[in-house]
Amino acid sequence: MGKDPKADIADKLAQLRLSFRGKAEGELDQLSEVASRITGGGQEQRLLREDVMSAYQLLHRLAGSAGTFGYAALGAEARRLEQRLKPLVEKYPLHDDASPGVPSEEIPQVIDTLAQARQLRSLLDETSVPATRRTNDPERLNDQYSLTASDVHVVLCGLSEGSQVFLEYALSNHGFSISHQEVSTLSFSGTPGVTLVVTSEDVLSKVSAALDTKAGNEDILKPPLICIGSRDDFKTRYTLAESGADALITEPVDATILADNIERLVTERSRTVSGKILILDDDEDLAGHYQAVLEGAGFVVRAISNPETVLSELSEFSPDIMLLDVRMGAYSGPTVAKLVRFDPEWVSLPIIYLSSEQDKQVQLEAMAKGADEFLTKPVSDSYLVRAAQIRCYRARQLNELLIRDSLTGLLKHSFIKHEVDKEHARCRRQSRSSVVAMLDLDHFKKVNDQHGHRVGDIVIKALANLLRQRLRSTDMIGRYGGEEFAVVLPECTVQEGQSVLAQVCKTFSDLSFHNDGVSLSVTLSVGIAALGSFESGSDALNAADQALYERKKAGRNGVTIFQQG
Ligand SMILES: Nc1nc2c(ncn2[C@@H]2O[C@H](COP(=O)(O)OP(=O)(O)OP(=O)(O)O)[C@@H](O)[C@H]2O)c(=O)[nH]1
Repeated sequence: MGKDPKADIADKLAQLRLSFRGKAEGELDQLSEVASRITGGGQEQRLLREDVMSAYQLLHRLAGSAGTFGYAALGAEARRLEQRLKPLVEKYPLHDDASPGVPSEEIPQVIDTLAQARQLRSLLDETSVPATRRTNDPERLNDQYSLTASDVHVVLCGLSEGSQVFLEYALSNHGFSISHQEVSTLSFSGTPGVTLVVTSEDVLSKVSAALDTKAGNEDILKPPLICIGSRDDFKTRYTLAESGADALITEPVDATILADNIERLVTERSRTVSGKILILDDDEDLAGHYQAVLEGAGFVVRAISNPETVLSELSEFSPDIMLLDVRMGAYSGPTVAKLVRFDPEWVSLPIIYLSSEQDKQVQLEAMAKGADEFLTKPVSDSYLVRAAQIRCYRARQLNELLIRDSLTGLLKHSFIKHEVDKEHARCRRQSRSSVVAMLDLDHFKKVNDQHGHRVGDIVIKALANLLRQRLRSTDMIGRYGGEEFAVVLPECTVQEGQSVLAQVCKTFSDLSFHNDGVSLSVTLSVGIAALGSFESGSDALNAADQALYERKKAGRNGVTIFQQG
């Protein structure tokens, strides 16, 4: 049996801390040697300049990294001493042989600073518990952030009995798992997947406060809160938003609109938490630490230490964001950011600097060269995760706008066609069986004509949500045309595909939509074909379309498999 990934991350973090400690001991030895040489006096000016510079750099590195590995006191003290040497390093161009170098009246201050630096060693033993212990724990990070959109649990809380019964029935039809809870004993930890709470406006602030307390105490994310209310105007919305609501559904509740809001909040939350991150930092331990923490939070991470490989890594890994160190030996992070932006593909790649640089002016200049944010080392694990989540979320949102249909959130026509072609190629290469399906709403023109376009849109969204709920995360779903959808089911026989989609047809026909006191239901026709049996993806799509046409002729509401004629 493979090792538990959480334990793996914990082991990795512990090893990195050990490695940091070993290196820090070596660096403190170097600092001591520098201190002895300068204190001994009589140094040639060039050597003195080099020694002051290397003491400054050693302190700078410790200041930026110690806190990350749990040595917060060491990091803070190194930062204080680094700041004492900084004016000297800046005032006299210590790299420049022509400069007069460190004047003798400054030497006592250097000696005093380095004498204090000798005390840093004791701080290596003083603390070994990371300051951000709670969120540093990969188990907790996993609990908080590794969410799957397919596992949605809805808690009904503080609703009237009638609403509860109605919502339980209607939402379970949409595939959600439901429970009832009292405001006073509200509990959501330990539930796998995503939890959402649906409550009424009367108890909203109480429920929100209870969730805040619970989330704070247990260091977990507060679940999204949906309010069922009687009015919808600016003032009502403002009050509800202020009291903690994430969405408002007005009575009488349309279960499809509620399900759509649940879907939106779940998708938002799960998108916030995932993404691909490239880390470029020449300090391999630090990069390894960031990698372990971010992986523990559900990101896919690649860490590299050589700036020269950045372009090939970018095109191979295709990250959502990049974390970039500012100083990497002979290379500067801001210049690397600039050269990355030469390539149109990476113009909008979010870049976040991770640096020990505290000077706001320097940070601003670095950002002007092409970064979006500046995190000052040491960065707490929780802050790093949050910053990465926000940036990844925005990057993904932009990407989503490009590839996804705005009404349903499904892949747009050309992107689902591309997925069909890709899966067709895989079927041919690996001789695996996969299925392509075309789905079309029945008599949809009538729905629009009799109930209006708004209701028509709700029906289209309901089908999109149902497909997301019922299909696997590896299946691909697209809006092929107005009321026509295309689906790719990888590694699936036509019989299995028929059975899954017949279930979808059945569930969809059981959904009931409400409009002005009138309820309606809509059915769905599906045609499917085995992808690998055709010369191309387009041929397979045409075959599925033909099967769909046969289904329409045979009475709609069901699935027909393509038969070679
Ligand atoms: N509300 C809404 N309607 C749409 C959208 N896109 C397409 N439609 C409507 O979908 C209807 C499709 O009608 P038809 O192609 O005649 O087919 P149908 O009425 O579903 O009949 P069958 O497919 O034969 O069962 C048209 O009235 C379109 O206006 C959309 O985004 N929203």
